[in-house]
Amino acid sequence: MTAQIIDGKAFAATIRDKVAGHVARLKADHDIVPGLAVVLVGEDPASQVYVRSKGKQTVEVGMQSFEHKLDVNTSEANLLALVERLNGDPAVHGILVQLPLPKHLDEDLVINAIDPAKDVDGFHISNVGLLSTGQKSMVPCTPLGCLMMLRDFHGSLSGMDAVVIGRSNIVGKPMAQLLLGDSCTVTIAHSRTRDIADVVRRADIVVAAVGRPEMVPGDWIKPGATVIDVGINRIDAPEKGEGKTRLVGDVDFASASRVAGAITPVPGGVGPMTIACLLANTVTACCRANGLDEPEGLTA
Ligand SMILES: Nc1nc(=O)c2c([nH]1)NC[C@@H]1CN(c3ccc(C(=O)N[C@@H](CCC(=O)O)C(=O)O)cc3)C=[N+]21
Repeated sequence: MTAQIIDGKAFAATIRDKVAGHVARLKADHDIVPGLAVVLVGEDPASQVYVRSKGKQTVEVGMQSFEHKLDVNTSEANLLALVERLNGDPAVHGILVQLPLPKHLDEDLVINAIDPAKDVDGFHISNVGLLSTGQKSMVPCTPLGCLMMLRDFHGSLSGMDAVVIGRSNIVGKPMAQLLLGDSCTVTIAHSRTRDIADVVRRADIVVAAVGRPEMVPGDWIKPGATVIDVGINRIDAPEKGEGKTRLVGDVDFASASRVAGAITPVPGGVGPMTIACLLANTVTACCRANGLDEPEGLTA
């Protein structure tokens, strides 16, 4: 059996089209332009690439993009002052502080300083609590993108066995909440899980979000299961030439795609959906801020 490939890149393009449509309507009917502020501290090359890509796509769907770059040695007070300013700026509907932050900055403190209504990452404790109690919230972009792909592929997820591998606040935990919200039976597996292969083998849906290259082999996958690979790991690729690298997921794609019913590739799977959902969350935040109906199909 060869798994069907879930094309996150193509799906993300359809999400961006929907977002662009809503942005155009907000402009035409209400003269409102949604704005997204991205804050980058330091000069990590990978982070710079992501931030540039976010800014470009934000503009492409017709929204305003505000980029704030702070020195790697910036003080916590300085960063908090910027967040406060963005909280009070009516042109800014979404705020994203790129993680990870340099060690001397307290990530929890900074994230929780963001106005929850502008927290398009969905990382503020208020949004975490709202999501876990099934109330309207801002939903973290990566899990939201995964949920959209799963719903698109399966229709209803009700009653399915889902195993999330990884327990991060950014992906694993909110992913589990979303799957529970769609009536899956959810297990969160992690580095201390006993007999993890057997646990994963029970799953109709596997979401791998650990950040370890190709750690999930095909023989952990139940035949026909749907595999969502959140990992984005850059590894050496000497076969491409000296010093070359390539991206791989947390799943061993070659073996897993022979067993799974459907699988997301890396690159071109979850990654593009994450950015598309960031844009979707920004439109949603903008509509809520203005007391307007929010777009359908772009939230959980
Ligand atoms: N506050 C915060 N929110 C984030 O959402 C956030 C963050 N910090 N810090 C860094 C991670 C990483 N991240 C990615 C988004 C898209 C791709 C993506 O589009 N990847 C492409 C490939 C990109 C490439 O070729 O390098 C793909 O998978 O096809 C990757 C990574 C968002 N992050």
